[in-house]
Amino acid sequence: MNKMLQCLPFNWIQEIVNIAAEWIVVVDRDGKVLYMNESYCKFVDRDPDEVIGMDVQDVIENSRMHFVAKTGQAEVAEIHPIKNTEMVANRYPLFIDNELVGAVGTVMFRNAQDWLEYSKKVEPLIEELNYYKKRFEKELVSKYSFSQLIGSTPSFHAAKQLAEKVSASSSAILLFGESGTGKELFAHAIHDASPRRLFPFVRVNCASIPEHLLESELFGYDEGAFTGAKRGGKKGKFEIANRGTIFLDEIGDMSLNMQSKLLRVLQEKEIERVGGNSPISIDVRVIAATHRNLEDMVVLKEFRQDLYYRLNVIKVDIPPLRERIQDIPLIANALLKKLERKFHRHGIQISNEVFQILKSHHWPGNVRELENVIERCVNVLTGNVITPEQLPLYLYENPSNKILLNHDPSHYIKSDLKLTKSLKELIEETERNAVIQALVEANGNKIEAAKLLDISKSTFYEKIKYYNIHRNEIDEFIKN
Ligand SMILES: Nc1ncnc2c1ncn2[C@@H]1O[C@H](COP(=O)(O)OP(=O)(O)OP(=O)(O)O)[C@@H](O)[C@H]1O
Repeated sequence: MNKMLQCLPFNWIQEIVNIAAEWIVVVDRDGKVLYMNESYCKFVDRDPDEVIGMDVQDVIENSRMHFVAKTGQAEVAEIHPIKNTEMVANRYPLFIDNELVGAVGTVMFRNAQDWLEYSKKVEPLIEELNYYKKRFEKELVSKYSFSQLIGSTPSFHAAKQLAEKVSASSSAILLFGESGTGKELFAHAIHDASPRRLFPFVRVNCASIPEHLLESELFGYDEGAFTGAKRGGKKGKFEIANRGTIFLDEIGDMSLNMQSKLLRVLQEKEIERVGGNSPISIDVRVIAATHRNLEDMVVLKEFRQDLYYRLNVIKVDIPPLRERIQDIPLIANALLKKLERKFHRHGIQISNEVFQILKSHHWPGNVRELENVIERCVNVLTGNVITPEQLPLYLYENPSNKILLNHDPSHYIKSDLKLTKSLKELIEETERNAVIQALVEANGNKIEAAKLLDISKSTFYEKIKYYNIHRNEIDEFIKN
């Protein structure tokens, strides 16, 4: 026996037991009462001396102490109906020198009132917990599944099928597509279809977080890491996403310095908080997305080749909307349904004329742009059918749309359009000319030319490569 306990007078020990467990009963292996404190005896209207040696079931109504003394299995926080009330009881097997000798029972709450008092204190904590749970569910779970990815064009269908197929694995995925093509939607759907779906989905927009904050945002920091660091430190997105998925959006905008740090994390599968000195193991699936041509960026030394290979294990190419014109009615109707719910409307239809206009636009903003157009239409619509009048002017007044609307041949003749070319060809021709003109104006200086067109250096290089524009072609123009 503990020496310290031996020093205590017996009546002290008795009182301490009474305080520690307001009501307590001890039985032997046969369920006979060995000890029951005064207050418990009082509650069951028995004399303490009288109960010793009695079967516990004869002393305490609905007792299960004799079971616990036999099975050795504890029963914790069990509701115990007694004397027209319900108390909450704990029953523990009593092992002495590894041998089951009986059981000890205590009462946590003696009646509903006790429980009520306690729950009053617990209630705000539960409420707070629910609040965080809801926030967690809202922010850290996938919001879309594959069934919400609309489109049946072969190229889109192939992208969707590939993404669905690789959902179950833990390999890195690179989503490539123009802005608004649905890269984030794909990332959500992949997480939702993966075994990680019960764990967090964490999105990080690498382009929107300032370079000096990105490291602590991704990997967290320890207390005192820098001035203004929170007490106790802060978890980074990788730690939050543990066992789940991290979606690194706009990965092409990450600085080379951060790319090295990210590569290390992907290789080592552990992170180190800023200001911390012990690595933390993490199990996170990475989905990265970009609208930029990473292969070209690698050539230009703007993106690390080793990181590119790490992220590019599975590449999913999401086609732009202009390359899947056949999907427009399907997507437009699905978006319309979504917006009807948002604006509490129903029965809205899109006229055929509008579908024609939508199909003829080149959609630089892709599905996001289409969503905005439909939302505008729903907002300004008074009846139930969307007609060209509700479309934004830039679509309505687009010369190519006017041709579709206005079948007067004189209008066609007045317009500059040559219908021998497709819309895509016309756009590309204009874009190529703009790149050449910018280069001529900037005297061949590519950085200056990119500035003139208000696009990034790497996008400008992509265009030069895409349109096969050669230095001597520009020199010719400059000379003239
Ligand atoms: N196939 C689709 N079916 C239905 N809705 C879509 C589809 N693709 C995109 N959307 C919708 O278009 C909008 C833009 O999609 P999302 O944000 O996923 O694009 P993104 O490629 O990630 O864009 P960014 O690169 O600008 O971040 C979202 O509101 C999304 O719901």
